[in-house]
Amino acid sequence: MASEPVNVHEFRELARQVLPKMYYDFYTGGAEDQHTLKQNVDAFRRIMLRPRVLVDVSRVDMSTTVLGYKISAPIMIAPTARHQLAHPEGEVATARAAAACNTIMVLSNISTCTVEDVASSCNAVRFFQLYFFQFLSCLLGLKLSNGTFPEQVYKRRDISAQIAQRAEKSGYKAIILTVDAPRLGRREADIKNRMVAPQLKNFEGILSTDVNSVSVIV
Ligand SMILES: Cc1cc2nc3c(=O)[nH]c(=O)nc-3n(C[C@H](O)[C@H](O)[C@H](O)COP(=O)(O)O)c2cc1C
Repeated sequence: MASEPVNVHEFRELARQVLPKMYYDFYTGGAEDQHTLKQNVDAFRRIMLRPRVLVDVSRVDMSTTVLGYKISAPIMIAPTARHQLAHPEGEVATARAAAACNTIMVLSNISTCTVEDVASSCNAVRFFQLYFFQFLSCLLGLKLSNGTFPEQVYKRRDISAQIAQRAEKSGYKAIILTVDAPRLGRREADIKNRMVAPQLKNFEGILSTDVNSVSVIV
């Protein structure tokens, strides 16, 4: 791309040009026939902003509060996994960007930087995301096509508790609970690409993983 990207579509195109296909597909793809993904995009298109006219715009203030924390505009960073697939600095860089914009980043449970590294990267309000059901077996770099779902990981809520406690100790202000993902969607591009992702840092020392199995070592 000749010039700096100016909107999200141009960032997407830039990503397509520079990322390995497997990772680009991971970020951009949805599950099955991607109906939900398309509907989400359409839903955003249907939102209209109604401008108010003949009002004083010399000082525009879009700030608001979330759980009592002030942010510069009603825009936050949703939890998204594995930022290091896009850049070696991963979630640490995203956290700095959130801090610079004076907004809140929600760090994904399955981040590629640790909760502690992200917390110490800059001073900002941060939330931490947890899954209600642990389906880690699908997320820890397994071949997504095998569909295995080892019980011992699914049932180990103490693993979630450990990580939540680390987040609390590192100053995260809230736990965001994801309840709509009891297991991973059937992401066809990831299956075709035989998606393999790096070790998830928050689980180092807790879970050991390889391509075909997950074992709990605590
Ligand atoms: C690449 C990618 C990774 C994601 N990872 C997570 C995650 O780790 N945890 C989570 O709760 N949601 C995750 N999500 C879901 C997002 O937080 C968000 O709910 C979803 O993108 C819909 O929001 P949108 O309509 O603003 O895109 C992920 C979404 C994408 C696109």
